[in-house]
Amino acid sequence: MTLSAASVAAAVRGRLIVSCQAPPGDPMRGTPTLVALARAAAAGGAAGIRVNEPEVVAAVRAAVDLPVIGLWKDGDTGVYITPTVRHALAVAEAGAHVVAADATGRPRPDGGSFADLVAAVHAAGALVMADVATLEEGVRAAGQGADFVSTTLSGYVPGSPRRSGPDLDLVAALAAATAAPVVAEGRIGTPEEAAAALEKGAHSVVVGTAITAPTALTRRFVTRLTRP
Ligand SMILES: CC(=O)N[C@H](C=O)[C@@H](O)[C@H](O)[C@H](O)COP(=O)(O)O
Repeated sequence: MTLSAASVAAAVRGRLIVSCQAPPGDPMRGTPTLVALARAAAAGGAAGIRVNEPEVVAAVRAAVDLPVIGLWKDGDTGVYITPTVRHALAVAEAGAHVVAADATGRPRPDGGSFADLVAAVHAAGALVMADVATLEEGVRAAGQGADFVSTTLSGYVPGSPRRSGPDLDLVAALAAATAAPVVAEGRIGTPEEAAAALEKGAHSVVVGTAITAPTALTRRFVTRLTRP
């Protein structure tokens, strides 16, 4: 079912979206496991779910009655979050209400533009979340028709320093500069940081690792306990 930008925005306003993903090789990577994580997030009160790959998008759509933000990661360097129109349409066809895609302005592997991707996804009846690293990228993406702008890529592209916590300065700057709903995403580790993001002007907050990544969370404890 297609949802309007206004209805998705209303559903997630001031609320939590849980990213249920696992990196290649991780024991949590597998559709049934990721669906279970999404169901747990829904049971805990999440307002939306963010998931990777068309197969997982379709399975989560069938299992959870919440807006689904889908993406398709291809590789882990350059433009890898839903890099081409082909990836974006596969995610939309799998049932994502919103397709998240890199909007950093770097060259895309199909030579297309973010604006092309937005047009194709809208024609397919889905919405677009622009994953950006900077204020300029977010403003441009909103001007190109993105329905949501997310700080996903702050700290993950060349020239964008990675903070230990979320980039709340970018959240605030985007919220002041664009009419598109701004999503705070990336390294939000505590409920307090999630609340702070809303106070800075975020429309909604995405949390992944701190909720759905036991391998990474275990490693944090193990690293701290390792004697020098
Ligand atoms: C940079 C990148 O590829 N981010 C990805 C985007 O979908 C995911 O790997 C993150 O887990 C997600 O953004 C949520 O962030 P965090 O796990 O820090 O709460």
